[in-house]
Parts: sequence; structure tokens; C-alpha cells
Amino acid sequence: MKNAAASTSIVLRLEIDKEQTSFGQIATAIGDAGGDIIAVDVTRAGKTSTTRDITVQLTDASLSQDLVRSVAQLPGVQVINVSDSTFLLHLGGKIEVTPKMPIKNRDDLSRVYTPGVARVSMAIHEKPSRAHTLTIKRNTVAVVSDGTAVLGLGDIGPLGAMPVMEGKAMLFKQLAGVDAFPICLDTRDTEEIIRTVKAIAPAFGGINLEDISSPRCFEIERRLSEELDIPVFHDDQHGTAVVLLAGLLNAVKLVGKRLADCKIVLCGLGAAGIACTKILLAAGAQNIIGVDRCGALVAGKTYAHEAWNWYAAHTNPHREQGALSDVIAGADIFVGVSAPGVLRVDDVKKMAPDAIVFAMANPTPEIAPEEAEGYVRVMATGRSDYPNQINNVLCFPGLFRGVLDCRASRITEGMKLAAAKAIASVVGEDELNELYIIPSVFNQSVAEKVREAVIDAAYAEGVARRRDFRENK
Ligand SMILES: NC(=O)C1=CN([C@@H]2O[C@H](COP(=O)(O)OP(=O)(O)OC[C@H]3O[C@@H](n4cnc5c(N)ncnc54)[C@H](O)[C@@H]3O)[C@@H](O)[C@H]2O)C=CC1
Ligand SMILES: CC(=O)C(=O)O
Ligand SMILES: [Mg+2]
Repeated sequence: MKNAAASTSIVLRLEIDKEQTSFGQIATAIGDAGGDIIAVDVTRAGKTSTTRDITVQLTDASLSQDLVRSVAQLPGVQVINVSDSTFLLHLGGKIEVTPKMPIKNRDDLSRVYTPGVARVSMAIHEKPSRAHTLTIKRNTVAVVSDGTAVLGLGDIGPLGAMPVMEGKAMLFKQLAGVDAFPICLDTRDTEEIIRTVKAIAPAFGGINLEDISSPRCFEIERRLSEELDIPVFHDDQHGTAVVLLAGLLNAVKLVGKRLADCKIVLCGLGAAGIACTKILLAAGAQNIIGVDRCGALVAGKTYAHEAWNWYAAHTNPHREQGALSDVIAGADIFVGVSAPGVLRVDDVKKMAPDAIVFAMANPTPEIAPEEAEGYVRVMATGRSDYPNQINNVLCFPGLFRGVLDCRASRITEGMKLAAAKAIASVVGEDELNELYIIPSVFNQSVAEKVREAVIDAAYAEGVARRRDFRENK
């Protein structure tokens, strides 16, 4: 897990001169280069040569180039084509729009479209709230990005953001039945983003902002929340914070500590880091030290970001100074939402006994679990190839399911805290162990529990607008 690549499989189409190289030699070369052969198809069998499609599993996609090179170097072997299963999966994109019913005849046509549709349009025109019952608005969320902070890949632009946003849309649908659509904007201008999202809002029941860099993301979210009558949620801030809190509630329980007593070092004070800090403070944490490239933030200094001045004033009660490797000494918990490889093994060794390390940067964490192993009690990453996956995907599907169902006007702090507790509760006290502090993304009960908790909180806080919802449930 030392770089961005995750496991994948590739299919090598090889033309093999049997007199020069045996299949055994090819298999050995593939094994030596880190590949596992999982299927072999003979596509042409000649007297002296054969063409074979060899499917190879790789634990790390970055091994692919070297593997292909070493196979190509074998005498009498010609590499005709290499296809990567991850890329094949993305061909033509990952989602589509499917009508709910077929248009079989003129009668259907006149009802789903003109002239019949006109009556429905006029009914909505007369009473706009009918859009929630008579259009896709009630179940549709816009996943909006400008491509400026895509995972931890940085500013790779709106086109580069598309595969990630399509992936989020798939997760919305599969985990919570929410129809989500990727909207990747070709602008980084705060005002233009706000204007554009407001202009497209009529089609949507909620706005999920994604991978918009800080500090612009704070203003964009605040303004859209104030100016739109549908819930607006910046997933990298609040979804991440909710799932972090869920994981930490269980992790501290497992190691027998109280959040209030823990020294927490949080690295990366951007969108995710600041929101994570706020939710930890709300949950009772008292000693959080925030670190960014400039080192630990300390009250009394003036920082360029407004959010950092707030941060310095509300954290680091003992005014610890220095780099991450200084302030990590004695820490009970490390939370990373920064960049790959920021935390070194020597840093982890300085932490308190039963250390908890959540290295959440994607796609490559602050430290690889195999490096930290032996020095930490609980380890988590944001990736799906490690058992404890702290990823906002545990939050956003159920949260939006809840707010759409009760037609909440906004998403409150109470709803976020309730969602965190709901996620944590999926792991029973008797089930808690070092490799199971957070439920799996595939646990169907997560989205349902988050939905229930969010709806309860929405009613308790008076932001649910569907009055009859409970009776109709
Ligand atoms: N596991 C999860 O669910 C989530 C993980 N993330 C990950 O967290 C990371 C940050 O995401 P955002 O907050 O949205 O980005 P951001 O761009 O808003 O913030 C990143 C912050 O990290 C700081 N940083 C970068 N390199 C650093 C270093 N070497 N030392 C200290 N600080 C450093 C930057 O200065 C910036 O303040 C990304 O890798 C992202 O993939 C974000 C959201 C959810
Ligand atoms: C998971 C996620 O949203 C991120 O890494 O940006
Ligand atoms: Mg994100």
C-alpha cells in the first residue's frame, strides 16, 4: 500500500513461439514480477506458436508495467495487447439514466410527454412543493465538484473528477436507493460555483459538495446552505467527520480510554481536518493539536486562513509547538487527512501505549498499515483493502436517504452526531476488536441505521418538513 495503486487484474494477450519459450517460463516470469495467474485462455493454437489470454491478479497496479516488460523480454514472446480490469470497468462511464416505465404506445406517449405532461407541469407551477411528489427531485442528489481537491490527488480538474463522482453516484444508489448525478464544474470561482449550483438546484432534493479545496469550500457550503431550501452537505468535511467520530468512539472503548482524556494529533487542516476537529470537540475531546505543513497551530499566532485562526484559539490547550514528529510524542490518537507518507514509523513509536492511528488520506494513507503494525493497537485507513475503513461512504448514502425521506430543510450538527453514533452502534460491544471497530461498507444495516437516526434528529430539531411521514411509514 505504498502508493496510489490498488489491486487490479490485467489480461495479457501473448503470441508465444513454443520452441523458444514454454508456458512454464512465462508463468515463472509473471510470478517473479508479483503477479498471480488466475485464468488462461488459448485463443489460437498453432503448430509452433499459440496465442493466449493470461489474466493476472496484481496486488498493486503499479507492478503492471514491470511485469509486462519482463514477459516481453522472453525470447519468442510477443505482447499483443494488455487490458486493465479497472480501466475496462470505466469504459463509457459507470452510471446511466433508465426510465421507470417503457413508452409502449401513443397513449403512454401522450401521458409521459405532451400533451398529458402539461397538466402536471401546470400543477407544479401552481404549487411548487408538488415537485417533490411529481418529479425526480424527491430522490435525486447532485454530486458537485470543481475538481480542485480530488481525493488526495489535488487539483486535477473537472474531467479528472468525473470517475470519482460517478463512483459516489453508484454508492448512493446501491447503498441507499438515492439517484445521484455527477456535476463537475469547469470553474473554480466561488461566486460562479454558488450561482451555478443555485441555478441547477430545482432538479435536486439535495446537494452533496465533493472534493472542492479549502478554504473556498467553507464559503461555498455556507452560502448555498443559507440560500437554498434543500440540504447542502460538503461530504469531505462532514461525512468524513461523522465516520471518524464513529470509528473513534469504538476505538477508545476498545482500548479503555475516554475521548476527553486523549491527546489527539490531527494532521491536515483542510476541509476534512477542520470538520473532524469540530465534531471531536462537540463529542468532548479536549486536547486536539492540529498540524499542517507549517507545523502545529498555536493560539496567539496569526494565520493566513480565517479558519486556522479559529482553530488555534479552540485547540492545543498546552500550546505545544513544532512539527508533527515533535507533537506526536505521547499522543493517544493520530488522525491523518493530509497526504501520503506524512507519518513515519519513528513518529508512531513515540505515541502513548495502545495508540490509535487513523491514516485516512486517499488513495495513499499517511502511513501504510504494514509499517505501523506492532507499534499501534488500532489502525484504520480510508481504503477498502484494509479491514478498518474510515471512509465517508459509511455516512453520505444513509444521511441523504434520511433527509430526502423527511424532506429536511438542512443538515444540523445534531443530525451529524446522531449519524456517527448510529454507525458506531452497528458494531456491538461484544464484537469490538482491533480489526473491527467500524462496520463494513457492505453492511446493509449501516445506511438504514443512519437514515433512522437522521430522521429522528431532524424531527427533534424541527427541520423535517414532511409532517405526515411518521404516520405513513
Ligand atoms: N477517508 C475519508 O473518508 C476521507 C479522506 N480524505 C482525504 O483527506 C485528505 C485531505 O482531503 P481534504 O481535506 O478534502 O483536502 P484539503 O486540500 O482541503 O486539505 C488538505 C490539507 O492537508 C495539508 N497537507 C498536505 N500535505 C501535508 C503535509 N505533508 N503535512 C501536513 N499537512 C499537509 C494541506 O496543507 C491542507 O491543509 C485527502 O487525501 C483525502 O483523500 C478526505 C475526505 C474523506
Ligand atoms: C473519500 C473521499 O471523499 C475523499 O478521499 O475525498
Ligand atoms: Mg472526497
